Amino acid sequence: MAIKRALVSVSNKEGIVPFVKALIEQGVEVISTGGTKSTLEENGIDVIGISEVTGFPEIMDGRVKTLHPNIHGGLLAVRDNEEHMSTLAQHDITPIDLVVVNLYPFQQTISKPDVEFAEAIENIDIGGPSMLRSAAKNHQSVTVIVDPSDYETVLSELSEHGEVTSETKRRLGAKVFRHTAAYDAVIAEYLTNMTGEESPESLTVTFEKKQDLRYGENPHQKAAFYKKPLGSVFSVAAATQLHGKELSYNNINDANAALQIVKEFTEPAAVAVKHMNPCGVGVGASITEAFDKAYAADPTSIFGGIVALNGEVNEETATKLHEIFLEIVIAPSYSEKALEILTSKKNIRLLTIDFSTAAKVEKSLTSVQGGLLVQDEDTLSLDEANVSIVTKREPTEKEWEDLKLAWSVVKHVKSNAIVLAKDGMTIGVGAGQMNRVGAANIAINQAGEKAEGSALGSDAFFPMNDTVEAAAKAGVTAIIQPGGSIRDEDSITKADEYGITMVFTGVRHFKH
Ligand SMILES: NC(=O)c1ncn([C@@H]2O[C@H](COP(=O)(O)O)[C@@H](O)[C@H]2O)c1NC=O
Repeated sequence: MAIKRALVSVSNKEGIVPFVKALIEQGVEVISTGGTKSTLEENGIDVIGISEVTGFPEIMDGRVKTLHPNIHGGLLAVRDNEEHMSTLAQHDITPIDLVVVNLYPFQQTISKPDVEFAEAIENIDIGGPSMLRSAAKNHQSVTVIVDPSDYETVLSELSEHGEVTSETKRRLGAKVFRHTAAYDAVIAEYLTNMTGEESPESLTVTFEKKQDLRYGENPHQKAAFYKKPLGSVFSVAAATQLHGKELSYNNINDANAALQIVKEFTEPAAVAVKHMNPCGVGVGASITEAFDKAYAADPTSIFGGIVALNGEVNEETATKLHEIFLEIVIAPSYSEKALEILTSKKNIRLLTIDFSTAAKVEKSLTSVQGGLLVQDEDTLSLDEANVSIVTKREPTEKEWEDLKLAWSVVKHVKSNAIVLAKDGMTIGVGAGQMNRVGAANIAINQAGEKAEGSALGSDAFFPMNDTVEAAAKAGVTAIIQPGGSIRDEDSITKADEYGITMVFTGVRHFKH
């Protein structure tokens, strides 16, 4: 079916002039709304004004301009339905075969700092999505373009076949419904955030494709990376890659885990992650010292890992990072010399990230077969005023420091989780075990002799006193755990027996 009449109404005017020129050269009659018409006329293109078609002026600051039966009748009439076509004739409505519309920039508007509510509301497009949806519903007859990158395809099909193919019309129609659904999802999120409704009856989230990935968790799995349109700046999705190979699916997951851990710390900190668990965390007076500790925590596991640091990477740290094989380094910035050193390896991925928004929280979404689990992020930090020391002995100042580190890290280790910490670094991490003492044994084993005088953090309570026993035998002197087991007394007695100090936080940090 040839295109005889088109309606063009665009906010993003990129590419519209040459496109409409080409349509007119092919004999297409073009109708246009106010601003679009002015742009075209300024470029020497004569078009039919929308009011000539509707017989009505554009009113209420453009709130109503194309919402008219002369437009929607022309878009929705099924061309091989005799009744539809005679209705058009009866009301003197001309069919519209091509709709070119892109919408008021709602997302860009609300992304501006200090945007006024009234401005946001005025940027909710009503007439545009209505035309897009009418045309997309009737895509067997009508061609609909919402994305300027499709102008070229339509023009080349028109010049090649004299019409747009059915496949293209269907593809463009589907694209429109994705586009209007995403557009509405952003509006819904903006208004829902204002009303503060928790867990509404339906969740309309939308994501934009950031990149196709070479593969998923394994090479036989197809994958892509999508980002939230209004998402957090402190995220892998918003990070800038300065150097190295494209991020892989597993890289993104691991980098995300590293970021969640490093944001726990205000002092210089370095976090090494393998398979989404921290293998080494160090804090110190400088980034170099923090990294030295993160490395010393587990020099074996860091190989092929991801390192996140919360301060600028300087030459000294870069030299050390350069000596080991790492997949990714993430930091707020790199000194010039550091970049020179690190970029001498072709493949290492270097990312920068804006730490100023690290405190911003988002809901966490986890997909399960057939559904989605939504929860608040686990942002609870240790509330020192509300812990209880349940043993006879209180922690020393040094033990407190180690306990705090163990607690900050164990929260990010897959459950059941046990972390041993000493002197500003982790020395043993037991992750993802099906029983708690199993996780403790792994952490203790890894720490070896270093366990002497260390602190142990547990993400959940001790169901029995066996973890305390194992810790005591390894030389652990301080324990931090939520408490709350019916057998807490057994663990407390055991700790007292060995002169261990034990702190109950009253807070559990499972991570599955
Ligand atoms: N109100 C209407 O009937 C209406 N019809 C089209 N629009 C939008 O107006 C914009 C184009 O306006 P102009 O051509 O005046 O610059 C497009 O983004 C289009 O989606 C409308 N605006 C908002 O709803």
